[in-house]
Amino acid sequence: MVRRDGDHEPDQITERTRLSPGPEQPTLRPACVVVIHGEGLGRRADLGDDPVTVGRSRETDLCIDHPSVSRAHCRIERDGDGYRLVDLGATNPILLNDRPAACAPLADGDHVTVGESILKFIGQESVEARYHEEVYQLATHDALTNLHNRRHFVELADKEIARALRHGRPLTLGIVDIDLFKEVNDRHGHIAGDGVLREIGAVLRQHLRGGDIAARVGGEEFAILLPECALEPAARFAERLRAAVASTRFEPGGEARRITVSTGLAQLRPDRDSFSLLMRAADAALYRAKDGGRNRVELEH
Ligand SMILES: Nc1nc2c(ncn2[C@@H]2O[C@H](COP(=O)(O)OP(=O)(O)OP(=O)(O)O)[C@@H](O)[C@H]2O)c(=O)[nH]1
Repeated sequence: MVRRDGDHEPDQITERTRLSPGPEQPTLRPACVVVIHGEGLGRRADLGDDPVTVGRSRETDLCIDHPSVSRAHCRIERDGDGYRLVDLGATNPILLNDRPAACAPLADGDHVTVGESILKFIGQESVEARYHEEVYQLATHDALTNLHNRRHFVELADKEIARALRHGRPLTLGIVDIDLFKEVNDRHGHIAGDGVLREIGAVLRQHLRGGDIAARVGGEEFAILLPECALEPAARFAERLRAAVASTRFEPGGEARRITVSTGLAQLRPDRDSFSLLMRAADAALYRAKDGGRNRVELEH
């Protein structure tokens, strides 16, 4: 029973028994633009009162890192109750539903061509927004841990590596592998093992700072990408993570068990300037961590 001041006099209040929660209330969804073709596929920007810029520069709100897209390509801004599209002088001018449009109002379902990518404008409350959100989530995340999946991690890592090289910034990649996980599965079963994977994913997520990227890249293997982070601070981060996992109380199949992780770290450098080279170096460090007794962090040589 809920009573607000001034609602009713006490003798007028009646008790109501709620038999079911009733139909789910639709949540009001903001209008948005979603990349439905080309570079940035699935990426979305919600639209509110502030203008949203689209372009190649990472300073834009919706970044499409492709040479066909200008650094600041177009803007979507409030126009009365709706939104309008404004070309910002892009080298490849924007097209609205395949026609040039320097400045035009947007209607639900409109297609905006930005370089070689196509964006779709989805008006407020459209059920399509939720659909796109779910498809994007499914395509880019691991269902068990809700961290990024391997494919999306590689895509994000490629961009971060390019950015770090361009600006001469540090970046470190880590591979975090659960120790003796086979024993967990063999003793407690695969479903209990899945529970452990989910919990380790949660510990990882708790330790990330904004900008860090974590993924499940293999069965019992996770990867972390730490932009703006050199090897030593990355090692301190990995050590905190190691200690956090080691002190977590896991109970697969109801039986308390200590579970640990080993981590290999490698920093980006001129002779190690691609995702595969970084992974190879981090993997070699991980191998040494396993070889050295597990539950430890090792750095690349
Ligand atoms: N429950 C569960 N287990 C998985 C999943 N993917 C891989 N595994 C298991 O992870 C285990 C990995 O075992 P190994 O590669 O031998 O390594 P390990 O036992 O962790 O030993 P070290 O890595 O040497 O410390 C195997 O038993 C796989 O079946 C998964 O999605 N769920």
